[in-house]
Amino acid sequence: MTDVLQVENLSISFGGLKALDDLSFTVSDHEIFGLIGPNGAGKTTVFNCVTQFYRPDTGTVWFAPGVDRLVRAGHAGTDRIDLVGQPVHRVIRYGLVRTFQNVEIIPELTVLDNVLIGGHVDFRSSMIAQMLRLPRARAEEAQYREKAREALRFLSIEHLADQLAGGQPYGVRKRLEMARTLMAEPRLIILDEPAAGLNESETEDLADTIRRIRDTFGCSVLLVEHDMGLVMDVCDQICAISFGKFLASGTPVEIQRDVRVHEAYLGERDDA
Ligand SMILES: Nc1ncnc2c1ncn2[C@@H]1O[C@H](COP(=O)(O)OP(=O)(O)OP(=O)(O)O)[C@@H](O)[C@H]1O
Repeated sequence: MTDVLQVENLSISFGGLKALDDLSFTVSDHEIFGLIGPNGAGKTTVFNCVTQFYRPDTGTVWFAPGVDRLVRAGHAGTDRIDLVGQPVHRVIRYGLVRTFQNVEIIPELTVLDNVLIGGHVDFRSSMIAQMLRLPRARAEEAQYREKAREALRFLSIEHLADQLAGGQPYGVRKRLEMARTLMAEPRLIILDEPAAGLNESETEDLADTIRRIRDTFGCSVLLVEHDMGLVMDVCDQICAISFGKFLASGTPVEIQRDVRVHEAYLGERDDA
């Protein structure tokens, strides 16, 4: 199995606080990979460093976007690139996309238009062609609209396409955010606490959705989640961190048995 993401020796500090300390882990192709740890362990900071919302102090974030994307980006002959220092829009273009802990939608736009935002990075017609609504730009827009509808259909919310996003229940807004990631033809989707705020049956649906995304789009998924039931059910591999440091990695069964992981979570409970 090849690797899609290799995080090596990642460190970042905020003031005096070392939020990530020499952290390394690897996500393979077509893998659902969980990153777990007690509150404040540094999970969201890992996401922010991988997607270049934060620039790490040290370390590398190797990403393998696939041969086609490497050639298009002028990296023919290599099989991976270091994302550190790359602009966020380029990271998305490489097929690394994410959702947020606090769902990020534009409430004044329709559900469909919110999904279309995820496709704009791939628009090939020039800005002028788009503004003048030249035939090529119109054809491209129609194609993207159909693709956005397909993404909504995949997540069973196509019937809401023309409604405003703002008025939708939380579960729908979360699906909408996931639909948006599908527009980027993802190689790796990062999901930040996708089960937060969902009820039990919605969480069961979510597990199924995450597997279907991986199988249908042939991508990998990197998941941060507090719902251990979901993590253990859906992940192939898990990495546990505590205080920004690597703690343990392995299959769900191995992680469940790991004394270091138990201690880290028990410590959290004692502090609460
Ligand atoms: N932009 C920032 N400025 C200052 N400190 C930050 C920043 N981002 C994160 N931190 C700190 O880094 C540490 C790790 O935070 P992070 O949000 O990554 O943890 P987490 O594991 O995602 O936590 P949770 O499970 O509660 O979401 C925390 O102590 C946090 O306060």
